[in-house]
Amino acid sequence: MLELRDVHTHYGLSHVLQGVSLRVEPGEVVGLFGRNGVGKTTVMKTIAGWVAPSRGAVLLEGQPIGGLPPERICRRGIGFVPEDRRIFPGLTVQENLVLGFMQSPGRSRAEDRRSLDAIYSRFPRLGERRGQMGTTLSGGEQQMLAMARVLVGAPRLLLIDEPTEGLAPKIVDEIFTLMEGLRRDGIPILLVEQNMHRAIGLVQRFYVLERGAIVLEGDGGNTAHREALVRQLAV
Ligand SMILES: Nc1ncnc2c1ncn2[C@@H]1O[C@H](COP(=O)(O)OP(=O)(O)OP(=O)(O)O)[C@@H](O)[C@H]1O
Repeated sequence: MLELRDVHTHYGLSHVLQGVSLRVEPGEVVGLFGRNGVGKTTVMKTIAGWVAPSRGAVLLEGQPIGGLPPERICRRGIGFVPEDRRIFPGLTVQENLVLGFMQSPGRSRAEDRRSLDAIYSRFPRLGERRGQMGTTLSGGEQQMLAMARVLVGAPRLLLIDEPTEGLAPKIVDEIFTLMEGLRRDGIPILLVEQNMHRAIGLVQRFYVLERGAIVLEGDGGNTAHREALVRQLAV
């Protein structure tokens, strides 16, 4: 469904991604692990169009999308939940969600209504707080809002960057429960998550990134692969 082939990305002269190849198949949740600063967020931003690859191919269902602007990539069905959440100040929860619709123009009001209802049933707390300013929500609720805002656009694939960073354990549980729900619904996800021990129980496959390149690949359900992952990140 999504494939990166030998992707290189630079920030100016800094050569951050140095030949990343990975894939996400339909219905698959794939983890991207690695230490701080190895380029995980840059992988996400390169797929989402926030930065352009300097070499290599980014393919969505076989079609090249590398270097397209973010809004076109979004319209192709890739939803990006960035690490910093980007809740719009001065807008309520519902207004933040309605902005998510703008990524899929041409839908009817009835479709938008159904989509909002579906979101509020998946995220009941957002439904209760729909009239509250988005930026006044707790960190965990803001993370949920960031995820919900992308989901209203009915993405075919989700990129989720560090969704539990800085959140209390109870909220981390809730975010993982939500992601398990998304996995059950068959929404493919590429997930960057520092909480590797937790994430390994969610992902079907994983990659480890080191200094801008993939150094390990494995199955989340395979004990030997999981041990290799722990060893790799402990070095
Ligand atoms: N806009 C930018 N301009 C220049 N360098 C950048 C920029 N963004 C990131 N970098 C650098 O690129 C490298 C990879 O950063 P990136 O954020 O992709 O790593 P990461 O693995 O996601 O790290 P973290 O776990 O800390 O979020 C780092 O050395 C970082 O300092």
